[in-house]
Amino acid sequence: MRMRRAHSVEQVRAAEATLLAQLPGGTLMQRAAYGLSVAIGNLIGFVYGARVVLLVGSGDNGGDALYAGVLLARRGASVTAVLLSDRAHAEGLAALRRAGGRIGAAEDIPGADVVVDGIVGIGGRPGLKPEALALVQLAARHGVPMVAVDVPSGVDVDTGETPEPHVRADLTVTFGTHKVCHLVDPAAAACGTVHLVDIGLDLPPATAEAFQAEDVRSLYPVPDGESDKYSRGVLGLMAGSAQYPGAAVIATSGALGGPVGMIRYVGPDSVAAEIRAVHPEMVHGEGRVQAWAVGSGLGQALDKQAVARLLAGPEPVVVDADGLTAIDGPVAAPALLTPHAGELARLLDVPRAEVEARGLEHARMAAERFQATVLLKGSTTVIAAPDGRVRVNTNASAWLATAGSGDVLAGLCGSLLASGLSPFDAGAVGAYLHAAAAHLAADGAPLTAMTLATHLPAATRHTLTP
Ligand SMILES: NC(=O)C1=CN([C@@H]2O[C@H](COP(=O)(O)OP(=O)(O)OC[C@H]3O[C@@H](n4cnc5c(N)ncnc54)[C@H](OP(=O)(O)O)[C@@H]3O)[C@@H](O)[C@H]2O)[C@@H](O)CC1
Ligand SMILES: Nc1ncnc2c1ncn2[C@@H]1O[C@H](COP(=O)(O)OP(=O)(O)O)[C@@H](O)[C@H]1O
Ligand SMILES: [K+]
Repeated sequence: MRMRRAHSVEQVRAAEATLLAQLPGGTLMQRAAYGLSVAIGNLIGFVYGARVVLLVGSGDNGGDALYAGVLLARRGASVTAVLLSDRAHAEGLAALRRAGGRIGAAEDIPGADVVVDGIVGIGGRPGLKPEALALVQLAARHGVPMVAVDVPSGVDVDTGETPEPHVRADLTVTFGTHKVCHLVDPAAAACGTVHLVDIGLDLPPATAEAFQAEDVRSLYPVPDGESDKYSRGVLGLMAGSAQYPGAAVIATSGALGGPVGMIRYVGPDSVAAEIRAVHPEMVHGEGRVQAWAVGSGLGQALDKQAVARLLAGPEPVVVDADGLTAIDGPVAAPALLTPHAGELARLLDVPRAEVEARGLEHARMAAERFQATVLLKGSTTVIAAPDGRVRVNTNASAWLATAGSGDVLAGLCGSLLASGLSPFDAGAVGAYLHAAAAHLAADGAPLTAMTLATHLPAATRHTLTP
């Protein structure tokens, strides 16, 4: 599968307008409704005799729900529409009545096999009105599966933010392209499985992209017959301290699980000894490198001037953890900054809760301010380039939330940078493989940072083998 691309509401509206001008009226909605009805049938596993409740708002999102209801009613489902507005899609409503559907109310929800959220789509503002919220909560209380039409109503479609109450879906069926809310948390977590129905939109370059295995395959630096350890890339690592020696060991493991040919560690003898005990192939001391990874576990040993020298270039650099505190303006070196929400909050001098609620916005802001690619870690990882491009990684495992897993990522991204990828590509490939390794390592149970790192080669093998 290739890159998942998300477009803004404005881009979708423009593409829709072009197509609407060329097609007979109602064609797009019929395409959407057909895909929606098939996906609903697949989710619940049967259609004949199924009890389907449609929550119908005032716009075309409700229209999609009504026409999907028509198709399901024709296949023998018992379809009930709960109208949340007196302006529900008139033709859709008439068609549902002709197909044998009826107007219902809240009482229909507890016994339903599925509830379809056609409250609002891309025309919606964040939040749900009290009446809609009550119906959505009723369905959740009774464990009725919820299918969102286009987007879970109430989320912020273009940012993935959820400042107000919203629908939590088991399945979201979207049309033409993904929207940002399908890829970026917290909204992405409210989508459940996302199913894309092609309706023939001709779209411009995406607002945000999510890598799939094929994208990683096309970028990963696989050595060839001419390669040697230097041409594969040498990574300089400035990490760990007497306080946190483990961070240097773990970052080295992450780097060696990537494509780099050699690691040079720059730091105290005591830490070097700890790394060597696990990775005897590590070389201790300065020398030529193709990229740097700096910051993980430096703690109080942080030498801001040494970090500042690396930030001045010319080698590309991954800046993690304590290393981030040395940044106070645009970074001259090609750089990949890897903060979590707390670290990004400190960098931007805003409360952490704001970064958590509006991750995409803050990652973009920092990328522009520091002229560096910013990889914001979290349940969704957002990677923002200074030129405005955005990628997100959505395939992570919550088992990754364990001490040291960020050090693995910093080492891996450094390794990718040293082997020639740009900071933006290194961030996207690194986040993807880090998450893939987590799935292999965890396999439904806890993992440690070291087991995560040791699963990087297997994750890479799975990803690179079509
Ligand atoms: N684009 C495409 O290519 C295709 C689009 N298609 C479909 O059309 C959908 C977009 O339809 P749309 O433009 O009619 O808007 P929609 O989301 O139904 O909202 C309508 C109205 O709801 C209201 N409202 C707003 N916020 C609210 C809230 N929180 N709570 C309650 N009400 C709220 C507000 O009205 P107001 O309250 O301002 O009067 C607003 O005008 C799209 O998501 C997809 O499903 C497909 O058919 C095929 C191709
Ligand atoms: N709930 C979660 N779901 C998926 N991934 C997560 C979750 N929480 C954290 N992660 C990932 O785990 C890693 C944690 O990194 P970090 O916060 O730097 O931890 P540490 O400093 O202990 O190494 C990041 O890659 C982050 O994206
Ligand atoms: K919806």
